[in-house]
Amino acid sequence: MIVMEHVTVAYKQKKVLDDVSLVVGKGERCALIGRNGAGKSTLISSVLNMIPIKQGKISICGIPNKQHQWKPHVAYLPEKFQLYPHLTGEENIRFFASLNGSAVNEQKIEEALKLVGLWEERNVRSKEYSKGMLQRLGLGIMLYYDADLFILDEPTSGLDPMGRADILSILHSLHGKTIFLSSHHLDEVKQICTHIAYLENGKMTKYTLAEFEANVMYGEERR
Ligand SMILES: Nc1ncnc2c1ncn2[C@@H]1O[C@H](COP(=O)(O)OP(=O)(O)OP(=O)(O)O)[C@@H](O)[C@H]1O
Repeated sequence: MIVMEHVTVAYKQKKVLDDVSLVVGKGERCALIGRNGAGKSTLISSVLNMIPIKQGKISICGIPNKQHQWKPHVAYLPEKFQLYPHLTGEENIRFFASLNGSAVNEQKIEEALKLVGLWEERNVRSKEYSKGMLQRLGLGIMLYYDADLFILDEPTSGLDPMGRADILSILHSLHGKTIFLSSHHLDEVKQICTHIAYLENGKMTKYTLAEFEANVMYGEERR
């Protein structure tokens, strides 16, 4: 679903991604892990063609990311996203659902709200939602789009353990989706991910979860 080949990204002289190659296959739940400032957001932005790459190439669903045809296949939840505080949860989903120009599917809105556990609170203005509820609403908007590939930048950032568990359990319940998410929380991603893409000093290594636990995780925790 995502193929990065020898990608280098630099801000002025500072190389953040250095000859990074990565394949995220269909159906994988792959966590992008790295310390603060390792380049996780940079990598996600480069995949989505939001920042230029210096070298290499990237494709999504077999389509070069510089083209636009991959967009219907991808739902993206940025680390910081903007909802409309005066609209209710349901109205927010309806608003975002209307943006691609096609008729809004009320059944899908209901399904998305139920999946993220906000059906009861659908008529509450989102300014009254907790951080965890807002994050679930963001996820609900992604779910409405019914994309094949979900890309999430630190979806559990700033949430308490219960809020984090909610998000992870929703992601875990999605069958047949490919998920690529960045996180600081090794213990969390261990619960739901099949693969780990580990970014350190600009270099990428991809592991299965078992390989990561055997080779990296316990060493990391000892540091
Ligand atoms: N627009 C920018 N201009 C210059 N430097 C930048 C820019 N964006 C990010 N950087 C630098 O690139 C490096 C990687 O940043 P990035 O935000 O991609 O890391 P991250 O792994 O997502 O960090 P965090 O875990 O703290 O969110 C950091 O040193 C950051 O200061």
